[in-house]
Amino acid sequence: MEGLVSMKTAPGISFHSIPSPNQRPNFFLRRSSMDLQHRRFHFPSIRAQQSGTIFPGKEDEEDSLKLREWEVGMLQNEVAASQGIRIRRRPPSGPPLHYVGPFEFRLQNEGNTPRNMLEEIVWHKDVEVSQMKEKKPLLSLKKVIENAPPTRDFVGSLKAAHLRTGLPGLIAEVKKASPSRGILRENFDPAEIARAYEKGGAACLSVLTDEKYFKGSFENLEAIRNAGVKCPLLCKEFVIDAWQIYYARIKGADAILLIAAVLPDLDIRYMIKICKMLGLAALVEVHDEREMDRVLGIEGIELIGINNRNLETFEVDISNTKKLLEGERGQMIRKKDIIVVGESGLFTPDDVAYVQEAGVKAVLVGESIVKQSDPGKGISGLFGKDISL
Ligand SMILES: O=P(O)(O)OC[C@@H](O)[C@@H](O)c1c[nH]c2ccccc12
Repeated sequence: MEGLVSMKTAPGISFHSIPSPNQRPNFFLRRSSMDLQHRRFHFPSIRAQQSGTIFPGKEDEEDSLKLREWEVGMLQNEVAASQGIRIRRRPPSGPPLHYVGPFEFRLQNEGNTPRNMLEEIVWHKDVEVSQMKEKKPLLSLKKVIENAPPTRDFVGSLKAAHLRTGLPGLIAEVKKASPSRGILRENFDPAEIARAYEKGGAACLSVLTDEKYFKGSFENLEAIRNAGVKCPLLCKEFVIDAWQIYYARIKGADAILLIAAVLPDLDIRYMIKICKMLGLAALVEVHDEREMDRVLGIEGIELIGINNRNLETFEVDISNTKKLLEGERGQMIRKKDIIVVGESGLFTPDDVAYVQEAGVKAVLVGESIVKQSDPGKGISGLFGKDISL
């Protein structure tokens, strides 16, 4: 009875120990919906028994919806694990409490805490997105998109900057804080920073929209979009649900980020199709060989970001960019004409030269430029020369 803390059973019904999905994941995951229907047919809920009926009411339907959501979440974890993704999309927990038919049981809170910061962010995002979706259903977003202004060419702008300067095109990040570095800039006016970046020669801008961990917001994205800057904008968000892509589009994004450490291949494929439909570019982020190989197997990818920061451990190592571009991987990238973006931990002209030598045609930089009193001048410092027109 490990994992089972308390239980009550309806009189006359015995049952076997229910292991927590954490201990024996497949026990729950392999159950088909037929099994579940069978269980519900034989074990009407206590509520139903008390009210003298076995016909499902509205609450039963809600329960059933909750159960489906839980099952989908568990299935997503399983698919992800099979692709070497360590990030679990949802906390492993038992099925919703109403779902135990005549039993009431509670599972110990074992393993229900996130294993690292990325996992914590993703679990929090899952709750946040379901709340936002309730307020703004997809259909209403689609209506707004019908009348939205066109997107700007994110990839084209990076290519043009690279051609113009001979240096990697810069995606300059509007970032107030991060879990690993704390507050980067106290006096934070997103529109002002964006204008300074554009003036300093940035090809594109990246705007953090996560509130809890990065102190960003969709208001910042909108404010920058409305501030008259022409640079295409990347919505820097932890995307776990296609709904977020539509939302980013109406808030003024021209590109979104997809993190391979979080998303299984099928999600990436599907989300890339949605991006194409909405006129958005997708920056697909990898941080190790396995993720790079997965992403290289997906059709239609134009932009790959190599993150030098491991989002699970926060360790930064710019030689990661070089390592992932060596040999056959580099060849394949050139053959497919994919633009690689070197991301994180770039501070000096030597750092930029090092990743350019490794094969990147663009860089994504936050900390080193956002911290400067004039972030535009920060760009000249980063490249060792003025790259504005
Ligand atoms: O501030 P830096 O070290 O220059 O890094 C910028 C950018 O690469 C980093 O913010 C980043 C890369 N991938 C992410 C995913 C989520 C949040 C943030 C990021």
